[in-house]
Amino acid sequence: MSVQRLGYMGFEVADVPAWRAFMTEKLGAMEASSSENSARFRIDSRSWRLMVEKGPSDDISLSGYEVESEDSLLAIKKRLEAHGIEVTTESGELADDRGVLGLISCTDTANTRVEIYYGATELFEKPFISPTGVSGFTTGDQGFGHYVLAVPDIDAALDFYVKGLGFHLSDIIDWKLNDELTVKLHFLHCNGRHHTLALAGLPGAKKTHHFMLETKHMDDVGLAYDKFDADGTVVMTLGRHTNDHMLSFYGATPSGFAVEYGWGARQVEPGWSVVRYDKISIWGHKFVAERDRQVSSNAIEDELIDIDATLSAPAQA
Ligand SMILES: Cc1cccc(O)c1O
Ligand SMILES: [Fe+2]
Repeated sequence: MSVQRLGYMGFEVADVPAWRAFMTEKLGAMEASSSENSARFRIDSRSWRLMVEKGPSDDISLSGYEVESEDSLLAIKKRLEAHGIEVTTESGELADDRGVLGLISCTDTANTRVEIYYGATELFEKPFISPTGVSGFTTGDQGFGHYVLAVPDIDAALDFYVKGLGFHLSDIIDWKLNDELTVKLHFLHCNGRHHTLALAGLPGAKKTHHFMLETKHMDDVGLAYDKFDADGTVVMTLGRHTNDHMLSFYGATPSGFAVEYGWGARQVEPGWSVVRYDKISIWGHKFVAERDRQVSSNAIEDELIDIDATLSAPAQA
């Protein structure tokens, strides 16, 4: 018995209003609920997929994994306990808050809360309508999307997610960040999505490197890219990944980690063999330095103003 898919994610964020604007105006998610200190968002028929709650860490607060039934929930609880992982059966009150029928929780080896549930809430009677016109997000059997975590002890983390939760290794990328630092990224799948979670053995201030949402049409990605480019918040340019072949870009979130916005990934098929790569991308995905970000959008705007001024100047007599 293993987890079937990523159902939802939670983040602790310093600026809830900034995230409300970010999720709706940049990513095209639909606000499901909000208060002064929290908000939840929809990207499909589910009642919610991403939650932000006010707090200082600006980092992941929890991941929520789905299993198909109460029997499966009991089976995975037994599997985790047999692996020496302490599991809490959560109260009906918290299950109701998450909109699920049954809920257990544990903590991974980097002290990140992991919830496992069955019986999430579907809101077919309240269709998902993107405020920015996104055609739709690829979820369903593939779950919410994916995320990448930096962990202090990669072996312990792999043991928890592979031997504990039942993930399988898709592939490894030795990502050369510079002449001194190459990070080994481990990509893990629990369904057809090439990776739901990737782990990097990299002790750092933040656990979250990025989370990813996959859209149904390529133009969704381009239209979102223009929004991030317009205010100079593109972190990595458009590109196509070597392993899942996703066409995507990375943009800054209000919490200092990135969001990857992509389309067109390939899935892992039965008989998938583990391979390794030296590059994260076939092409693109170039880091946009802070300086360039500001210069590129300001410079282009200034130039357009100049052109406009020239064109509208009265013709010389
Ligand atoms: C860094 C990186 C490499 C390959 C696929 C990804 O989704 C990713 O974020
Ligand atoms: Fe990614």
